[in-house]
Amino acid sequence: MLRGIYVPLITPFTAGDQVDLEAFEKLAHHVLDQGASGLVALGTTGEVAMLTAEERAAVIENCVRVSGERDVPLIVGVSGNDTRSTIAALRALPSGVTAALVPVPYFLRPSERGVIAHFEALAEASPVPLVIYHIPYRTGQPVCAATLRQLGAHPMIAGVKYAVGGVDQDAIDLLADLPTGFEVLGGDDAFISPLLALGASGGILASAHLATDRFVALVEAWESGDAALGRSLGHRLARLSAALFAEPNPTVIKGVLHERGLIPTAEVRLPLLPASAQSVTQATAVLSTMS
Ligand SMILES: O=C(O)C1=N[C@H](C(=O)O)C[C@H](O)C1
Repeated sequence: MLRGIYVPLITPFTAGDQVDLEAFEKLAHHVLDQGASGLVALGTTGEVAMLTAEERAAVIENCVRVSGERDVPLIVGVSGNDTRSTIAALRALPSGVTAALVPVPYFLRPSERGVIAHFEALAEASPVPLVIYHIPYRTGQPVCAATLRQLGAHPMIAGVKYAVGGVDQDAIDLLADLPTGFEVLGGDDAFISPLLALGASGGILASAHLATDRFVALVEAWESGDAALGRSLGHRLARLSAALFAEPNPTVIKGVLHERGLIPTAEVRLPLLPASAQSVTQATAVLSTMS
């Protein structure tokens, strides 16, 4: 299931600060037309923290419809840093959701044994398989390869979105010996190519709103063993990702999508601020070298 490029969709806003569901749906179809394997709703990139409960429900409903029409998987972000409320949120997911992307409990800094107990309890209760979101520079919680391997042996834990800000020893250890049925998806855009080279099966990448077909080609190159193509595409896409992440995600991506006429405004919600014109121009310039 977890193979290829998943796009964690941004949430477009109208000039009046409403969620623009029409633009959202068009964007979802656009990235799927370009070869994305699936969609991710309510990621960090979707500004989930700034959406109301009603807006979140509308986004999920929209994604369920599009992914159903296109017969592609839909992963929904479920955040929470305590076990009971996260179980309740998982149980409230509507049908049509393929898997839930659940961060390692953040801010609290439980022990790794606590992290294992947390995910095992979620996995026992969840109606859909889980993808662990490991992003220690946001959560503050380290998780080693042995812990991920232990969790990956659970039949309801399908994979990990691996985003440690680089390629570390744990990534190498984990990818060298993956539990059956457990996949690694890269979640740090700039490091996707080396992670694929090590055996990751794809990525959840905000950058893939742009040059989606190039990211898809990158996955296919490493999968088919075409290292020369994988390297050259990887180098160019890493430059694109660096430009798209020059300011807090998803501000530059929204600026470029707006400039290309794919969304009605580049608006973001506080505490994010719109990207500078300079960052948007720079990212657009890098993007124009990609075709
Ligand atoms: O929302 C996501 O999923 C992603 N969020 C990351 C972040 O904002 O740090 C970036 C990644 O591309 C996907």
